[in-house]
Amino acid sequence: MDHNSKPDRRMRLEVDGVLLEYKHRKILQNVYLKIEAGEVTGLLGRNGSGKSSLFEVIYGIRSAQNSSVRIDGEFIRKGYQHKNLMAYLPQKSFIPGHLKVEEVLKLYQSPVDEAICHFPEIEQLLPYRSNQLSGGQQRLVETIAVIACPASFIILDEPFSNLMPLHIETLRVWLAELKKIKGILITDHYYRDVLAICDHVYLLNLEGKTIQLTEQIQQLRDLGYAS
Ligand SMILES: Nc1ncnc2c1ncn2[C@@H]1O[C@H](COP(=O)(O)OP(=O)(O)OP(=O)(O)O)[C@@H](O)[C@H]1O
Repeated sequence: MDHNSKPDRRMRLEVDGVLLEYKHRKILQNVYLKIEAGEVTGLLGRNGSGKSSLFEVIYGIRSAQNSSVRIDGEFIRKGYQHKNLMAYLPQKSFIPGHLKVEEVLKLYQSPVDEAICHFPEIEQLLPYRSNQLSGGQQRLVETIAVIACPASFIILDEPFSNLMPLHIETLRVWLAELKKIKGILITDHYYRDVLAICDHVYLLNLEGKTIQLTEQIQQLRDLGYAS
């Protein structure tokens, strides 16, 4: 895969009309997100504001009372069924413990040489089972599997959590390369790392509404998200 080539056209994933209630408590309403190939879009918000829920709605694994997810205008109800369109990194670890690292990468069709090129230490981990890795190594492997897979859009729920600072930097560099051919949606409470790589950032407020950030740090302070 040539990551230096530009996408032929800029695919666009749009999300709106989302209504998600848990036990009559509205979590999401008035959401709008746009993710374009060639860009990184960030979503920030306080703990419990509904970021993971929104990602699950987009990927089609959480049913909402209402939602509209479109890629180039075409409705996508079960993103997880379209492996070449969407890949998703959940917040919680998800790889079965018995799978070896090399098997995980193969399952996602993520090129091993590319993984090793960015993270050389992956090479010696290839024969290890997931349950033989440390928490940070596990997170690194699942993040690599998701971002390097052939999907046009990748949705990343807290990819930096659990990684050491050097790996976060390497991941940021790789994501900046990958965005040339993919659309990337990311949330993480390492918000300075998120802001550094994003072309657009949305804030999910406590009313379940997304607001595109213009004065990033000030708006994050106003929400009581960052000091
Ligand atoms: N299955 C569920 N049933 C009921 N309430 C839920 C369910 N899943 C999540 N919630 C609630 O919905 C709200 C949003 O949760 P969500 O995990 O989407 O937030 P988040 O923004 O990703 O939070 P964090 O930053 O802490 O990861 C929380 O108040 C949570 O308790």
